[in-house]
Amino acid sequence: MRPELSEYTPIYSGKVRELYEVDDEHLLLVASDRISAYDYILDTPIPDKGRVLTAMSVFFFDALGVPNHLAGPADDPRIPDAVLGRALVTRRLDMVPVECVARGYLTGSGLKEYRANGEVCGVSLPAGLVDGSRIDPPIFTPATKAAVGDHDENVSFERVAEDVGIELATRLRDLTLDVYARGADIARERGIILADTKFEFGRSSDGDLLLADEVLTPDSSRYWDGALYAPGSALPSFDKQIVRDWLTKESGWSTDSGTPPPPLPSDVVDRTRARYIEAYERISGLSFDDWPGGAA
Ligand SMILES: C[C@H](c1ccccc1)n1cc(-c2ncnc(N)c2C#N)cn1
Repeated sequence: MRPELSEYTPIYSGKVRELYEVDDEHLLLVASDRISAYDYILDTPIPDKGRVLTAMSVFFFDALGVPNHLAGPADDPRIPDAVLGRALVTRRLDMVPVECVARGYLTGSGLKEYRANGEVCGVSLPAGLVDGSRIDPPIFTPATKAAVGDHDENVSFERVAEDVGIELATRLRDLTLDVYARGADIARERGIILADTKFEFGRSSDGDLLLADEVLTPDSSRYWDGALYAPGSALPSFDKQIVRDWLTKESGWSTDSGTPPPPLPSDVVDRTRARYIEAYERISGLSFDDWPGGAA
């Protein structure tokens, strides 16, 4: 008999995820089916998005072989039926207040910084790079956690060292770049580009530094279809481009309208769900049909 979600104390509610207290030592990380686009949480959920992203985290936690915060399997008996398949039991850690970002390609906020001053988070890059240019070797571009609704602030390695000490900053950088490289290799072998990603780390009561949060999901990473990739041209998001294109090209809504996006039509929802499942099955080599939870 599984517990009810209402038996757990909610301790954090984010745009697309929630965190609950299971007991003194354990948390429940819950991924919702909510999807964000253009800094809005859309009214229309994507069925199974939470389960697919949870499945991707579990695949990578296993494939990467890095010490992490997972405290049980995807069907752990402490997981309520209502969130089975889109929730994980984890160890409660003392989280390191740094968004540990690795970039193997130049885009987004990194590109904006580069265009302004030729560097990203204090790391100088060669001249002449464009949107989507490869950054080789990949770089550590940390950020401080923003308040809910704000964007994280990119900071230098030196700033991280000031905040958490040079030893831990160095470990965070090395771990971030190592885990990114492993994830990028796995994705690349399946024809998918992992352009960048964000990790979070925490310390256990034993003092161990563990990989936490979600790992290498489309919500914490930029994934591009390798077959469509060309630096300097459009870089469609593997998972969100269908939604973005419908919103900006077909719905009549515009990003500068100052109004929330309209609800999504069912075909956009269905195609987006299929893209998330495709990303998981291509990268993991596993069938999503075998993942716990879902329609009874
Ligand atoms: C923002 C993020 C979050 C993730 C998932 C859902 C809602 C929020 N978060 C994670 C912790 C956290 N705290 C203590 N121990 C842990 N193992 C974790 C983790 N992961 C704190 N914040």
